Amino acid sequence: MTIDSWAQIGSTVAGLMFTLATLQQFFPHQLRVSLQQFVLASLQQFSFVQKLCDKLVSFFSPYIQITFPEYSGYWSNQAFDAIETYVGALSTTKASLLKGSLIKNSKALVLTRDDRKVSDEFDGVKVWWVLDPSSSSTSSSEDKYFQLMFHRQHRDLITGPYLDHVLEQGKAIEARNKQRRLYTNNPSDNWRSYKKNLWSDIALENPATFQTIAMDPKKKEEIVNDLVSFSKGKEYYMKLGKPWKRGYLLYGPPGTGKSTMVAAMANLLNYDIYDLELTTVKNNTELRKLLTETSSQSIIVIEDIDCSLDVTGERKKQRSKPNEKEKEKEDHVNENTSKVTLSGLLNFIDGTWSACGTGRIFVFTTNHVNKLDPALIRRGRMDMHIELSYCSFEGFKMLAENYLDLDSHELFEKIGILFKETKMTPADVAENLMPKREKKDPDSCLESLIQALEDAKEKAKKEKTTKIWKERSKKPYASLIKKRWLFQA
Ligand SMILES: Nc1ncnc2c1ncn2[C@@H]1O[C@H](COP(=O)(O)OP(=O)(O)OP(=O)(O)O)[C@@H](O)[C@H]1O
Ligand SMILES: [Mg+2]
Repeated sequence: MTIDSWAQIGSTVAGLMFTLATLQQFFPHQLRVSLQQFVLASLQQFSFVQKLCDKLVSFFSPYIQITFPEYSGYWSNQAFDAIETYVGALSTTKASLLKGSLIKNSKALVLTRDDRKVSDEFDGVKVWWVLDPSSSSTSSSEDKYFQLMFHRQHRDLITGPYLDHVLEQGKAIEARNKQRRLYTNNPSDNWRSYKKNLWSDIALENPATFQTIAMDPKKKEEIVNDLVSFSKGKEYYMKLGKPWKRGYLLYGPPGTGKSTMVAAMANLLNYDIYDLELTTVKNNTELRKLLTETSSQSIIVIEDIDCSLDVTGERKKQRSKPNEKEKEKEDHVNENTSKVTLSGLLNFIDGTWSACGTGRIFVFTTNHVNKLDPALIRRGRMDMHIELSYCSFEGFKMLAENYLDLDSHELFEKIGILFKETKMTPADVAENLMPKREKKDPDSCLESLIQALEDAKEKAKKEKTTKIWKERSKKPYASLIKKRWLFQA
């Protein structure tokens, strides 16, 4: 007898009991009381008989059942969540009964099957998933569980590779549906002991992708490959005995796309971003606490690292003794600024604590790479150094395609010459290419860019002349030469 047959018998008996209980209101009081006692006793006996039969069936049945409860003790069972996602997604395209939900942290409406029993096939072997037959959508969530049924002869295949496949796929679907979050650290005065609110978060809505970043295509491909192989390299790192983490240093002038690239990294790998504001972290202990509260497979970014901390190479040089006034000013600043030290930060990146969560990416951005202490950016800590620089003609073409859907234009030649003669950041180029009116007008956008490039060229020329004059006038004999020249004239 199959499990389905038992379920049918159960529902028939329950139906009979219910009918009897409804009819009893038409009977005299005495008869009603006896009937109620009879119904209760029968139900109790039935559940006992059913349990006994279940045991007998499972003893003789060729099928094996595995149960996955939603909670294991006080903790939610992560296997249940992954299974729920996997089973829900099983052939949603074929099913006629679907359920749509917009759950917390999901970026779009998620469609899942609404069947209670779903079959699946793995390596030609059929299995069945049943959401706890006795629970209903109104019952308390603690009661929920999934049952997996399969034939005894496939025990090894199903309990091994199949379940691994289910968990892996379920987690991958969860990650795909998850809305990425952008976290920022709260000042420690606002941390409450009963609630872990070290970080505040909002949905990460930045749509930046590597396709829209203007930079050398070869370099871009190298970065994308590096990121993807890192994200898939868990086993490889384990084999090497190295913590699964990687550091990227992004440097270059303002407006060259450093922050944009961080968002593109998160969008590529589906990782959350933790934007760490170091100046509000009081000391190394707080820094460590913040680290332990970040999730695995996330990006921890420290923007403008040179401004956040005294991490310049100059830090060890002896300074002249400050006078009283300077000392007072310094004390006041010290009271309010971070006491995070360089060694604290190095520990944060590659100390034992950083290995507590895995798959972490550390990103530092700076406008002044030369000011940073070499220890902070050495390979192994910041594994990849990425320079983002002024826009090249190739970069401009990428931006023109993104902003104006243009891959060629008669003004491109003139723009190409101007890019050889002057420098402009991708942010400025993008600003000029942005259509000023509702309707895209490529001609006026390109002309405005040409004007901006010519202005920048003129400005650079003037600055160069002023600089030369300043340097010349600094030389002690400059005025002498000038006088002699006047005298000769
Ligand atoms: N390489 C680029 N490709 C495409 N767009 C870019 C690029 N660089 C900058 N932009 C545009 O300019 C804007 C500012 O760029 P972003 O904030 O990433 O610069 P940044 O290098 O982080 O500057 P800062 O050093 O001041 O923080 C972005 O919104 C983006 O639209
Ligand atoms: Mg930035």
